[in-house]
Amino acid sequence: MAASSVFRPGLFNNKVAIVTGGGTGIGRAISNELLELGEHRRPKGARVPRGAQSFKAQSCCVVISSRKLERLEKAAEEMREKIPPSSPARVSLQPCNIRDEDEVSAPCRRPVLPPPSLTVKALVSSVLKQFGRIDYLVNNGGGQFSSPAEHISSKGWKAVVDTNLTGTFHCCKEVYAAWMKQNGGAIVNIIADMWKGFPGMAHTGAARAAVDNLTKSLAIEWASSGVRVNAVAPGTIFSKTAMENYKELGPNLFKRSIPFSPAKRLGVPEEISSTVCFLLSPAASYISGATLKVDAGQSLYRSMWEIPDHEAWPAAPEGENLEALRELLKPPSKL
Ligand SMILES: CCCCCCCCC/C=C/C(=O)SCCNC(=O)CCNC(=O)[C@H](O)C(C)(C)COP(=O)(O)OP(=O)(O)OC[C@H]1O[C@@H](n2cnc3c(N)ncnc32)[C@H](O)[C@@H]1OP(=O)(O)O
Ligand SMILES: NC(=O)C1=CN([C@@H]2O[C@H](COP(=O)(O)OP(=O)(O)OC[C@H]3O[C@@H](n4cnc5c(N)ncnc54)[C@H](OP(=O)(O)O)[C@@H]3O)[C@@H](O)[C@H]2O)C=CC1
Repeated sequence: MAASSVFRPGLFNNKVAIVTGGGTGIGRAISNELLELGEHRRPKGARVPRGAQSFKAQSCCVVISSRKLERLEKAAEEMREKIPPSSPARVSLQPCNIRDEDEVSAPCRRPVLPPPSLTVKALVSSVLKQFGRIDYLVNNGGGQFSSPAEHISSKGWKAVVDTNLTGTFHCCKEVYAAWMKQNGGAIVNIIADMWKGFPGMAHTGAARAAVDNLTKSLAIEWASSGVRVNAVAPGTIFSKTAMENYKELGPNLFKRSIPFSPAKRLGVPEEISSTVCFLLSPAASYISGATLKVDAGQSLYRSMWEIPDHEAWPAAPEGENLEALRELLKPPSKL
């Protein structure tokens, strides 16, 4: 029997996708996968199938969007270099801060180069103007800093919640209102391994848990428009940009994470992008409101947060069970 005919080259043909944070790390891998530029998918030395000019012969249009223009330009340039001239695949970039919802200005009408940073509303309207449709939205843009909860300032809390929760909401709402309500589509939200809380990153844990719940609400509210909404919860995934976000703490943070993965290695962005693209694709046509953990079982395993030995816990109530426990814990008597 041939393998599934659903997951095949050309799957995202003529589709238009917005990938926030699409120029780096996981977002870059998702964009590559949608554009079918992922060399890792082709075994070394494998021949291009007969009838297709190449694995890259047909593909979709991917709009990568985040705050930093230079990063976007470099990423788009590198992706474009890999797209063969015969391919209809297109990558377009648009600076946007997902925290900014409203169309405070309409910069896409100004003939300026480089493109100005847009609000979410302006981003969506600019993509529709350019490509005429939005089939997929991947809410991948986001992040946080590490800090014990007691040291997170109100401004820092707000920055992380605004980015990861409110930014995701802005993008979902706008894409739905402007296109998917009438035309259907698929949305994937990237969250995190916050299933045991997220000590050391409480702000992002709270925001991502909220996005997990938002995913379920939207899956139901938007079902009648033919919109599927799912989430992916990655384990610890290594990329240079993810590491650099934590400055001098980064290398150690990622190295220290290795023993906490049942795989005893970190994941890489290409191990997340395949799941995201599966959820976007017709292969997942009956999946909505789901969160797929892509973490090698990390969420079922040990927490990285060390609890020092202490005697601060309230005492247990007196009684025969406590007596028996004290007996059990008594140091063995010397003979
Ligand atoms: C340990 C657990 C095991 C963890 C185990 C290891 C797991 C690793 C899992 C990895 C998960 C990933 O997501 S890796 C992906 C990482 N990538 C990213 O995070 C990229 C995006 N991140 C960001 O842009 C930033 O981190 C974020 C804070 C969200 C937004 O930054 P902005 O530039 O918009 O905002 P800023 O102006 O810098 O900061 C706003 C305020 O936030 C606070 N703030 C910002 N950085 C701060 C910092 N390093 N320490 C304290 N506070 C900080 C300050 O109050 C800032 O105000 P002022 O004081 O006035 O300046
Ligand atoms: N790596 C990991 O272990 C894990 C990552 N994740 C999440 O996966 C996603 C991708 O992370 P990863 O690729 O690893 O790390 P990166 O740091 O490479 O990616 C984060 C991306 O988000 C963009 N971004 C951040 N803030 C905004 C904003 N306000 N508006 C628009 N774009 C923004 C950044 O671009 P720019 O700075 O240009 O805005 C960047 O491209 C993030 O949400 C991350 O938190 C979740 C679990 C684990």
